[in-house]
Parts: sequence; structure tokens; C-alpha cells
Amino acid sequence: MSVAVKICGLSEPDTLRAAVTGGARYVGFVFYPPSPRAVAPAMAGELARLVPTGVRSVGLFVDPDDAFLEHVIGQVPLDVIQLHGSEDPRRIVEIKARYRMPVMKAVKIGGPDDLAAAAELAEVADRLLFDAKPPSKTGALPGGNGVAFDWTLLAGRRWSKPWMLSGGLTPENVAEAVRVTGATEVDVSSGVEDRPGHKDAALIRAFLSSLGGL
Ligand SMILES: O=C(O)c1ccccc1NCC(=O)[C@H](O)[C@H](O)COP(=O)(O)O
Repeated sequence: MSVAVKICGLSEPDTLRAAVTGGARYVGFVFYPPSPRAVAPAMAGELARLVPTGVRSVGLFVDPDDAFLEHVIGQVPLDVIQLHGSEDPRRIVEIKARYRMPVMKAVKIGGPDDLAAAAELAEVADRLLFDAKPPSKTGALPGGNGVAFDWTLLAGRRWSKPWMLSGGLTPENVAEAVRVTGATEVDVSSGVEDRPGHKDAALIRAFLSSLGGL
């Protein structure tokens, strides 16, 4: 079973190239200004045009309004819209209908009770991304916090849509995370950075090669 990898929060050509040449199947661009990984749409458009066929460009949004979605999608050739805010099923359906693009909805897991929402979201979203619930400390982002959740919560579970494991993954722990959860797709941001918002090509390569044997 090969595990597909999404490297999220890319903002520079050299680390984008490291992700793509290392075998990443998805590259993520963050369109959430408070994030240290936020990239301007014009820059993201240039980066997305470097992405080869077969690798999907994911645009990451947090409770975006239509004007912002139009602003970004008009400049960036995206394959997937990732919604990482409090978007409800109605808003997901609306965005899917308006932009005719697959939607991946983040489900934030703090405990077993949070899984119930996943089943409902899976009815309307095209894919799910399971991430850790943000820490309660002030200034925590909606995602990209480098925090893992209890992977055993996903062990043995089946979902009606494709899903991705995320949250606190690193080159050192990702193989174990895949073993415990059975994930066939994983996503990482902090774990391949040498400082917040700064991707490290060597860490990207290490993360990708740590899954090489799976
Ligand atoms: O990455 C961000 O800065 C970010 C900001 C706001 C909302 C979502 C964000 N990232 C979403 C992702 O898909 C991250 O890759 C995911 O949360 C995992 O992040 P990490 O735990 O740092 O690997």
C-alpha cells in the first residue's frame, strides 16, 4: 500500500520542487492571512503552475466568503478546495456547486465525540482531513499547530469518502500513525519546517522517504 502525501503550506519554489521530486501527491497553499505560511494568490499562482500533472494543488481556506474564493481561484489553478474553518454542510454544498471543484473538509478531533460530525460532513464533502483540534491557548491557528490527536480513535473505522490523516506528523512518527490508523493519505506542515512557516527541503525529503517502504 503506497501512502499519498500532502505537503501543506508551501510558499517557495525550492521547497515546492523538493516536495514534488520527493513524490508528494498533493501540495497545499495556505490562503489564511494570520498563518505564517500564508501565500499571496499571485505567488501561489506562479507556484501552482510549476506543479506537474498528477500532483494536485490544494487551496486552504478558513471560513472564506465568496469574494475571497473568487479572488484566489481567479489567480491560482487549484484542484481541491480545503475548508479548515467551521464551514457547515450547507456551506460546503454551496461552495461545491459554485466552484465545481472537489472540497476536502477538515474535521478537528479532540476526542471520540468529534467523530460524529465526520460522518455528516462525509455526506457532502468529497474528502475529509482529520486534524487535531487547535490547542486552547490564545493565538492558536485553526490548523497547522503541529499537534497530534489520539490516532487510535480512527483505528478500524471506515468512512464513505477518501480521507487524509493530519496533525503533528513528522518523519519520525508518520509510519506509526499510518500503522495505527490505516491511513492511505497523510498531510504535514509543521513537521517539515525548521521554524514556523519556513519549510525545510531536507525535512520534506525525510518525511517522504520515511514512507517509502509502505
Ligand atoms: O498550516 C496552517 O498555517 C494553517 C492555518 C490555518 C488553518 C489551517 C492550516 N493548516 C491546515 C493543514 O492542512 C495543515 O497541514 C494541518 O493542520 C497539519 O498541520 P501540522 O500539524 O502543522 O502538520
